[in-house]
Amino acid sequence: MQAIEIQNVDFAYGKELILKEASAVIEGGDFIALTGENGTGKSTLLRLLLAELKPLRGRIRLLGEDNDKVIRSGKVGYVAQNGTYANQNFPATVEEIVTANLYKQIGLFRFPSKSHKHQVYEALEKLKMSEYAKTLIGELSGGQQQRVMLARALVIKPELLILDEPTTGIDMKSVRQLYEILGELHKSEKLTILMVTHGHLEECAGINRILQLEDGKIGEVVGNGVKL
Ligand SMILES: Nc1ncnc2c1ncn2[C@@H]1O[C@H](COP(=O)(O)OP(=O)(O)OP(=O)(O)O)[C@@H](O)[C@H]1O
Repeated sequence: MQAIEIQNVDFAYGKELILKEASAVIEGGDFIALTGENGTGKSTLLRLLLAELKPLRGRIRLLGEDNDKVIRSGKVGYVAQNGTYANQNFPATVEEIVTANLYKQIGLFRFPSKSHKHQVYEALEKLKMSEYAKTLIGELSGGQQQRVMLARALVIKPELLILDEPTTGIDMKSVRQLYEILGELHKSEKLTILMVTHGHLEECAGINRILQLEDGKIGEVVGNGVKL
């Protein structure tokens, strides 16, 4: 099944179009890196996929359905740029942060059940972070915080995982660890992954296609060039 279909999408914040008839198809099971110069619109494209923004023209489908419907159903995991809690005295533990993403299942004013807790620890285990469950997020290193944010995205058991520059601000050892974990998840859980990233692609063995955003269009990196 096609995991992502972007069909002739135009988008502008003001007058100038950032995306111009942008199109791409990502198959289920793909592990895609999306690259492009600063300011070309990569984060904007992700916000369109996540139905936070609406295209001026064109259509976006995820997992075979209109994207806003799929987003509401919780089949898409998302790791935002710059781990939201980084460098803050955020008064929440790792366990609380991961559990918070289960709010749709738990209900806003109810307590997590045993099975919710099990889901949380399972996700933390995958990221080798369960021993830090009771630690405040602000006490962790950047790389560890990023693994917590990944566990948070995975706790809902998504079919599609979208990451916005997950390696920003973390050291090379943590970049390798993160890429290794993503490669394992892609293989063992058949997770479709779309990752916006600037560099170190050679460190990420699991990636099978590289897309590039250029002049408002999505091209494919083939060899040393980009095919639009
Ligand atoms: N909310 C907004 N309102 C107006 N313009 C915006 C808004 N968000 C982004 N832009 C502009 O849209 C363009 C694309 O921004 P976007 O953040 O999507 O690019 P990007 O490729 O993700 O950049 P980077 O690699 O630096 O993260 C930029 O010129 C940016 O200044």
